[in-house]
Amino acid sequence: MSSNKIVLVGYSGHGFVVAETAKAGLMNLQFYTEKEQMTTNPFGLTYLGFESDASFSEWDQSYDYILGIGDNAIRKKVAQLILSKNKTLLNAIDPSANISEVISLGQGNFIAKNVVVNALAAIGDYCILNTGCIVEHECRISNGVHIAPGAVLLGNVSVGAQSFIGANAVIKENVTIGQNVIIGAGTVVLNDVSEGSKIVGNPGRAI
Ligand SMILES: CC(=O)SCCNC(=O)CCNC(=O)[C@H](O)C(C)(C)COP(=O)(O)OP(=O)(O)OC[C@H]1O[C@@H](n2cnc3c(N)ncnc32)[C@H](O)[C@@H]1OP(=O)(O)O
Repeated sequence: MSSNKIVLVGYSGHGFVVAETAKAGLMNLQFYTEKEQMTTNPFGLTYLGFESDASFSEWDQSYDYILGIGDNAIRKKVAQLILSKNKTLLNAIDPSANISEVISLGQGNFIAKNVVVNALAAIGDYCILNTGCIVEHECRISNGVHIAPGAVLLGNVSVGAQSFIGANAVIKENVTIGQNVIIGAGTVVLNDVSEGSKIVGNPGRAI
């Protein structure tokens, strides 16, 4: 792994959790970017400015980046900005996560405490696998997806780009979820879900 110093992009709620994982994983996390300097700085990081400002002056430094942004759309935009600057987007993976050795994993992902990812799952770029979620065998998770805490994706589930799976949702095996879908907290999804839908309840219904 590169020994470059690491910048956390986004340092509030979700960013704090990512920072803790980075520290626990012995990543060389030193800096953060935000619109403004934070008054709360639990991990003693140094403020670099706002990466999305044209005046941001750190792109020439040999820093690598991790993403601390919870919102799917903003996270995608910032990830693409960082990649356009030819910088490296690292995965932040908590040491407590239990990840099969035979998965594929892109870049810029966050894998939180106590996540399980089983054999032959495929995870794209800049996803969040949040606290304690389970991604079963052969699941396919596209770019920019957020799997919220405690959600369970059973075997061979597919989740389209930028979709959000709410806390403690259960997605039945072999289900395909389209792009830009929102699945509510605690929802049980039994059937395929088309692009752009919002689904809640047990059994899941569109709202
Ligand atoms: C670390 C972290 O914190 S990560 C964040 C994790 N967060 C979550 O998992 C929360 C996910 N969000 C939800 O579940 C939300 O309720 C959403 C996005 C599904 C819906 O939000 P909104 O679009 O604002 O819907 P709204 O609150 O207006 O509810 C619309 C209807 O759906 C129902 N509904 C909303 N959410 C749910 C749900 N999760 N389960 C069952 N029914 C629901 C409401 O009761 C309401 O029903 P009604 O029309 O019969 O009164």
